[in-house]
Amino acid sequence: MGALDECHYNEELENGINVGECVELGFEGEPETLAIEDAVGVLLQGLGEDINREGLRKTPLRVAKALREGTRGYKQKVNDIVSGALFPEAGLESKFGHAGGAGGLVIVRDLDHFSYCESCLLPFQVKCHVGYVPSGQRVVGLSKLSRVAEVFAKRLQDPQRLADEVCSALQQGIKPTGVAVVLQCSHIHFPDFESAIFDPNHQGWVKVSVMSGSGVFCNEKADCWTDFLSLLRFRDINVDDACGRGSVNKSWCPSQNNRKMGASDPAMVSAVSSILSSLGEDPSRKELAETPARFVKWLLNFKNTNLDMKLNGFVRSKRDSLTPNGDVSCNEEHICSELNLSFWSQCEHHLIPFHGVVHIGYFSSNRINPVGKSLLQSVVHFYGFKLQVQERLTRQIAETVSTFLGEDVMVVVEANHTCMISRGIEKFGSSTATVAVLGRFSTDPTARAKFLQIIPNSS
Ligand SMILES: Nc1nc2c(ncn2[C@@H]2O[C@H](COP(=O)(O)OP(=O)(O)OP(=O)(O)O)[C@@H](O)[C@H]2O)c(=O)[nH]1
Ligand SMILES: [Zn+2]
Repeated sequence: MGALDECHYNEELENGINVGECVELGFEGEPETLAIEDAVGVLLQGLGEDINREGLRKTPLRVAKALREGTRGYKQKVNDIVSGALFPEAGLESKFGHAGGAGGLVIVRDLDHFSYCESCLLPFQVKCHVGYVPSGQRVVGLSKLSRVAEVFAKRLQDPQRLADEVCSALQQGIKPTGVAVVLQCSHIHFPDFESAIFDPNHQGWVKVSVMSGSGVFCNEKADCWTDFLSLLRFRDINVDDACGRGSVNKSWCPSQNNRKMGASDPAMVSAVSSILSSLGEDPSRKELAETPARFVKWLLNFKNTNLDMKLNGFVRSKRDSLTPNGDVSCNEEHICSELNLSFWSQCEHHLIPFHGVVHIGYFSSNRINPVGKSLLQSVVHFYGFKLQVQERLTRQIAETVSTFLGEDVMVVVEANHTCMISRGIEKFGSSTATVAVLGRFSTDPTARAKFLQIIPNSS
């Protein structure tokens, strides 16, 4: 970048910051934001964290922003979205108003949204498919179907209620012959520390499909549903197992199945209740009654214990593998690797999960992993179950495993950051990879390249 460009860039940056600050300051000064910040401070202290450390100083504000942004639907009105966006559409036969004629169907598929689970406060992913049969008077702008879904997704939700609310709102807003909504929802299923160690096959997601219909879609056996579902199948979307209106998905949220609530920290629990109030929710509403305790229980998985890692304490199974799951020759020696070790962690900036896999490479003359795979997995979990940033996690794993795998170590961490997907920039499908290299891997590009070549063949 040349000097002139740089100057221009700085100017833009300053302008950006000025504009940003104007918007931010209003938000920052609002009582709801301040109350959430205070509550997040209580949560961080309950986790044994130093709230003044660099990485956490802005966390209360970031969390307040994320939560208020993520529940902004409470303040939005469907009529404001739909009323200006209805327009007549004439068919060839009649001079006015018949968009699709009888049985005509408009459907928009694969609308990606994020919502917050009312049972545990974790974000869940929603793939939304919406359809309607125009009433013969008017059609609605396609983008509005997604905008209306967003109004209800940006609240504390349950999948079936979300589908029902989107469906009713569109029915009232557009007044068509009927509305159909199908949601495919995925909820992250975080293990706790012990389950992560002892259950290597832990399933990371709970998925459910729900549907809701109004008008001609009220009857789930109606022909228009057959048409709608066929149009979904064009895109390989199969929702034969979808639950309908009125059905209850009691087991949807993994935290509801975990009956062992255990002792919780009362100050942290009341801090979460105050967050719910600040978001405009009623913490005494029956679905939210246990939410603060569930959230705190989950958060306490990431408590800063300040204990030295007791490697002796980690169990090594008798059948533990001492054979690396990847290896490649490099100048007469072998680069061995343990690939796809799962990790679960918590973003210290937004208190939202990130998770993924870790790949560890090291040199070994006899192609043996001297400590076994499960010990490496334990190290990964030890550093995962903390408030983290991915770069630090990668480095800490590399430094620790180098004490027993030798000084030449390379670690690659591949992660999905919920904070990049569910809020802010909302980059669906994005993923992040970080690398830490020690010893020969930091000076030998061939060694790095050889290790990186093993990884894609492994999964
Ligand atoms: N380097 C790094 N950044 C992270 C990690 N997790 C989250 N972040 C980023 O931390 C940054 C915090 O930026 P801020 O501008 O203070 O907070 P923010 O307003 O919530 O940022 P946006 O995400 O851009 O909305 C964001 O860019 C996040 O994407 C991580 O593991 N490593
Ligand atoms: Zn949940």
